[in-house]
Amino acid sequence: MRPAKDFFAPLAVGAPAPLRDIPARPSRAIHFFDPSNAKMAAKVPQMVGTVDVLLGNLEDAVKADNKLAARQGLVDIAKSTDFGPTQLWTRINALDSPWVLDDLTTLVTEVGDKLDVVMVPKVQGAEDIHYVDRLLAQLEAKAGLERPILVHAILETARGVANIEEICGASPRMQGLSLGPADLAADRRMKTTRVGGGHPGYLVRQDPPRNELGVADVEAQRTTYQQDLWHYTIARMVDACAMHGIYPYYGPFGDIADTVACEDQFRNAFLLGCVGTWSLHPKQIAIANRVFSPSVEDVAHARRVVAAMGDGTGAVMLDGKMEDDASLKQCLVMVRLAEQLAEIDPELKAAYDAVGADGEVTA
Ligand SMILES: CC(C)(COP(=O)(O)OP(=O)(O)OC[C@H]1O[C@@H](n2cnc3c(N)ncnc32)[C@H](O)[C@@H]1OP(=O)(O)O)[C@@H](O)C(=O)NCCC(=O)NCCSC(=O)C[C@H](O)C(=O)O
Ligand SMILES: [Mg+2]
Repeated sequence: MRPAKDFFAPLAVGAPAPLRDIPARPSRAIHFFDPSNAKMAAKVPQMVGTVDVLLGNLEDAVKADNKLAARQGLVDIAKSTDFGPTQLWTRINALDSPWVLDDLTTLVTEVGDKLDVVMVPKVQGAEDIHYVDRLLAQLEAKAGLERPILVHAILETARGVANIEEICGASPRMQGLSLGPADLAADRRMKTTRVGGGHPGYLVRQDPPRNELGVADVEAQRTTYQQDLWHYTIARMVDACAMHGIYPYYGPFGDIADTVACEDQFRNAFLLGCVGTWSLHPKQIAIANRVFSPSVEDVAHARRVVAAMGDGTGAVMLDGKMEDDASLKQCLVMVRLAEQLAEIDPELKAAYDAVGADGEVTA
């Protein structure tokens, strides 16, 4: 166990000091691209500024024969692209794969100054984060980097979910968690074949009608309600991340054509506390940006509550509803997120600016 006094000490001589707080940088969409795919790679420069995070994926969905080309492709893209406000992340290969050591060694020494976050797949426990943590520190020192690269873990094994709190607290580099629903479903032996999203078989059914003797007619037509397969895991992620001051994300939604269900799944995650999601196809970026930005109506209401609550204590009535210290805190979450997003998104800034500090829409 690392004692508290050593938690923020660099893990290699010459490595940058770990951050005390993980910055809340907007990351509504983490857009995946395969750097070995020439068509996708060519689109990266024009996507800068349209998406919060561009992620060069080296793991699953990159063919085994293309692993080296993907790694080199990401180095080339990182060197030749000015990312401006857009963050550059990578997803490295799994820690038990033959590629991961060279992924980290090459990327950190060649383009470590451009990399914000390393996403680690199939994290099982704190030991996986400790391994990456030390290696990153050694490589950062070797490369002379001045700021630490952060680490993001994908939850995609039952063991990872069981160890969720220790994973979040394993290193000051921990930036956040994503759900990996496809690998997680397989590891749990869930009987689904989809990449994220719901399933029509996972439902609850309305109670049966009863006759005057109280006998239930179970054959009667009844409404069913589809449930969310991922609610439990996302809720655990949100709590573990909030406790450790890091950020939870939904993961992939594989039915690219079903933009409506994709938006629903993203919105559930947003409402529950996630700050962003993955985008697998360019058309999912707009969905994520829309869903993970508070609506103008919500920002207007939140600002009205802040204005009405004065010094922040006591209770007031607004539109027939009670507001108090606790609802004020909820509203401040909304207002602060709107402020952060307005800094990087001119369209949102204009929309939010039309709402005055008192919550009244002025334009
Ligand atoms: C899903 C795709 C295979 C679809 O690709 P494609 O059939 O080529 O789609 P389109 O014809 O509609 O594409 C139109 C043009 O857009 C380009 N394109 C497509 N996707 C991207 C992208 N992600 N980034 C940039 N550009 C993209 C196409 O090249 C077309 O270009 P052009 O012909 O010039 O007009 C494909 O989208 C894809 O491979 N997406 C990424 C998949 C991925 O990263 N998967 C891994 C993450 S999910 C996962 O790992 C599971 C998780 O770990 C878990 O366990 O749950
Ligand atoms: Mg996976």
